[in-house]
Amino acid sequence: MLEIDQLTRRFGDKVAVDAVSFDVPDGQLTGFVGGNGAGKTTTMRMIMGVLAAHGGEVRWQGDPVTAADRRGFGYMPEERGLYPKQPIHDQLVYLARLQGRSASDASAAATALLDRFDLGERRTDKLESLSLGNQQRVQIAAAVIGEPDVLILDEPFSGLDPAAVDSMVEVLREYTVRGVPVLFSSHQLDLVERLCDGLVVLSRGRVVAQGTSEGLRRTGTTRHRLVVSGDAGWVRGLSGVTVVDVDGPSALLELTSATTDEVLAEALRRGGVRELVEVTPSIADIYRKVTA
Ligand SMILES: Nc1ncnc2c1ncn2[C@@H]1O[C@H](COP(=O)(O)OP(=O)(O)OP(=O)(O)O)[C@@H](O)[C@H]1O
Repeated sequence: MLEIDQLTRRFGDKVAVDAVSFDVPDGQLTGFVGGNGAGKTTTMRMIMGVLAAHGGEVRWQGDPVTAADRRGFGYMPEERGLYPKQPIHDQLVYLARLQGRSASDASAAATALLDRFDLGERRTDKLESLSLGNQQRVQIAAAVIGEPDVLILDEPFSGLDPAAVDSMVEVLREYTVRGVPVLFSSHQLDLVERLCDGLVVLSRGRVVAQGTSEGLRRTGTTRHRLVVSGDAGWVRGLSGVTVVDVDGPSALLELTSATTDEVLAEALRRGGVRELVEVTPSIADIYRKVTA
């Protein structure tokens, strides 16, 4: 398990990352979400040791992380870092050689990985000649070429279409299945909700929520959607109910003290009821609440 404990980083007077703590458990895909400037990239850079922390520590398997541990971490930096004008196979071989592999071993590993990513036929192509989706795949390949113990990926899905996201996730799942902890940042909440085993929400340099999608959703307020035959404006006069929204026949309600039976009885008294359902909050709702 990777443990982030009270990590702190300032830039001048600004505290960009403020005593941030969370775990990235083995074999889990952990999503790291937060708005622009929340501190995700700065946190990831400190995890990787490319930026010094001003406080706190990172632990790997219970001990403070060392430079040797970090050589076993696969990293996809925000600024990417591969050379646009170099053939992709050569770049992967170079990275594998940096990990201490022999030339033939490195070449075999690069070939196998490109084949796995359906890029075998493009192996001699320059990175810049590939589509954005394929470039991202090569960036992921670069992060995993060293058979990493941990994966830290900064916005790996940005700019990808849904099919490319799915194939990328399939690859990441291969690593979580082997027990590798994977941390990735994203602005795409729907994606994080769908993919992640756990998520950490950062706002202005602080962790404002963390847990499983399911657990976080349970912390939100459950609402009810009522759809009636006529206009639902009358719900504004109901006691024990907070009206979140009314749109023609449809109303979104929070039942503060009224029961669903009471709301249903009143709706039936006023005409037909088409629907009365419980609406659990989405991760986007929770996110808006905790970052407000
Ligand atoms: N090298 C730096 N010098 C000065 N300020 C910096 C530096 N790097 C980051 N910051 C500031 O630290 C804060 C956190 O930035 P960071 O890039 O970590 O956020 P982020 O969550 O990754 O944002 P985004 O989603 O936009 O990439 C921001 O206010 C940013 O301007």
